[in-house]
Amino acid sequence: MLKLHIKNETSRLRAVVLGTAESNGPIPKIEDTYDPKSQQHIKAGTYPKESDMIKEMEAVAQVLKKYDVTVYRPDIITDYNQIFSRDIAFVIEDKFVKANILPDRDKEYQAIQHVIKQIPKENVIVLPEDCHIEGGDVMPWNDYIFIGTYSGEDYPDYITARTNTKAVDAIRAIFPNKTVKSFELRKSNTNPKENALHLDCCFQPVGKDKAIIHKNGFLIEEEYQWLVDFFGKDNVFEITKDEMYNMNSNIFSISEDVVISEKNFTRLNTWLREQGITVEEVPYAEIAKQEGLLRCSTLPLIRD
Ligand SMILES: NC(=[NH2+])NCCC[C@H](N)C(=O)O
Repeated sequence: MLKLHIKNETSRLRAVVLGTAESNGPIPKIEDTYDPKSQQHIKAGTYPKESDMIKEMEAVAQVLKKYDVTVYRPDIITDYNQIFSRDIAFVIEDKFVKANILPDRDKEYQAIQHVIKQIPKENVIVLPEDCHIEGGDVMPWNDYIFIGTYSGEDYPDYITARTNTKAVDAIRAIFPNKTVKSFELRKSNTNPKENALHLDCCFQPVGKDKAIIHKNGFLIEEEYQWLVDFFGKDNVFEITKDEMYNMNSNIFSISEDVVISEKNFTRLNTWLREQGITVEEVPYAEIAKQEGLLRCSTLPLIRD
């Protein structure tokens, strides 16, 4: 049996599900895409090739191996995108919560049954169907759970809005001992530079007490300010619109002092090193074209 344990985003990682780019399928039709950045690349003829994405994910697997992390991979569904494991479920404490993900992506959950089978049944939580939530929006941070959401009346018009108020309330009810703090995110179906697809596309804690953040990803300035005050101005690394677009907030922590990051994130990687953090660089620019990066493709199961 798997003894799940996740309290935050950065404690030493022991077990994780890493997505797969194998049998990712043909280039989607524009009408079948569900994020504006993929759309852009399809139109420009620069949509990533499966073989390149497989190589990028292999580089991540190698780093995880180097740090003795147990890595699970999804079963392969023919011609189906299974890169972004983060979104299909999430672990908080010893609970495994099935995310009610976009219908276009709902087969992804079935492909990790071999992992779910190893979790005691009483720890697997399935939310009511009208609670929409994706793991990219959920961040346990010790006594807090940070959740990205969109509560506008036009929620149904946004394929980029993945977590609703009902789900935030449901998480609050399941974890009464945690403070659930939600953040309204800026959504655009057409402009990736104005779209925070998930909370991890504009914010992520790193190290013991630091964070990466992009102000414009937040719809409500006070909510952005709350995070800056929570971590302290000097502990926060503000990223630009282009850095958000390139997914700089979406690196992945193996521990408080080791992260996996993209090799072209020069300004961020320099800052991380200045904070005493070891940066394991991998190439991930092809996967980034699908509006997801390293945090998005990992689903942590056990941290110290
Ligand atoms: N946790 C994340 N930010 N995941 C990114 C998922 C990207 C994927 N193209 C989607 O739209 O669903």
